[in-house]
Amino acid sequence: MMEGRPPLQWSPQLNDPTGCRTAKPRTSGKTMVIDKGLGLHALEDLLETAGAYIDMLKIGFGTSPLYSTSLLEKKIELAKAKHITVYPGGTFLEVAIRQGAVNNFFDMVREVGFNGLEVSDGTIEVSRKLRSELIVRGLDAGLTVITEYGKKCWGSTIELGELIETVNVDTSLGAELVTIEGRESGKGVGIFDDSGACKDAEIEKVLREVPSAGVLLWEAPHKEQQVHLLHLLGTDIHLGNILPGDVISLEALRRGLRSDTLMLGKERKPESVDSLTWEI
Ligand SMILES: C=C(OP(=O)(O)O)C(=O)O
Ligand SMILES: O=S([O-])[O-]
Repeated sequence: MMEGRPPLQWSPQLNDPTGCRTAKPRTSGKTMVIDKGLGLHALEDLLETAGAYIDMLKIGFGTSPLYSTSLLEKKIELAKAKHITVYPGGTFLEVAIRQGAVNNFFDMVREVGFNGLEVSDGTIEVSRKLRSELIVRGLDAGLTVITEYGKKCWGSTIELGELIETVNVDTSLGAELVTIEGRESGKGVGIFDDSGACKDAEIEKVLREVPSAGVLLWEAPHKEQQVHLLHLLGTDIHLGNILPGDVISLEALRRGLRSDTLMLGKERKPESVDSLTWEI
């Protein structure tokens, strides 16, 4: 949108037929973007274009130390200026745990200015005690803490009892959201089968049994998965591992501005279409 010009005049009902989209800070319908190596200009461009629709930015896995420190700091600053929670991938913390460098990790998080933290055990085993300590340490450092449930190995499944316990304990400690592992591949883990199709029975089990399913952040990198989850769970679910180039099209899906979701939500009343004024 050009600076200083009003937004397109258009029926809000058409822009948001479900009436669920709110401005930031949102409590529902958050979008988490996975950044696998955006340059500064690419990120600037993304934030200018789609920043209003991005709630969290994950600097994926252990990519943070591969940037020059000043460039990483600038990326984080840009995201924070758009009121985005920006955090290093949980795998990076897992690397630090494995290397006995958790203190160094937290120093780095503070020095470069991250305002969020992901605590996961996707690759290594992390005891409940250590997981809890990491969550509390993150909160004490003033960070928004997001945890993750699920293993990254091919064929990993969701153990309901374990998930419920994880959600209960993590959130009672103060974690804001619990991510459901989907990797950036979206295949062969958790709720996705080997071809990336959603395992509905698993998802429905989670919804039935997890008392506070609103805290779940579903990693769903592919459009078909996003559409499927929006249909199944509603357009205001939290979605993660969205690719930078897909943010606007996901927002269009959430708002029913795309064929796949146009019929979702309130029945379209013919009058609302009749009431449009076409300037010719
Ligand atoms: C990017 C990461 O994870 P995921 O595979 O869950 O996206 C990560 O753990 O750093
Ligand atoms: O950490 S990962 O997803 O390679």
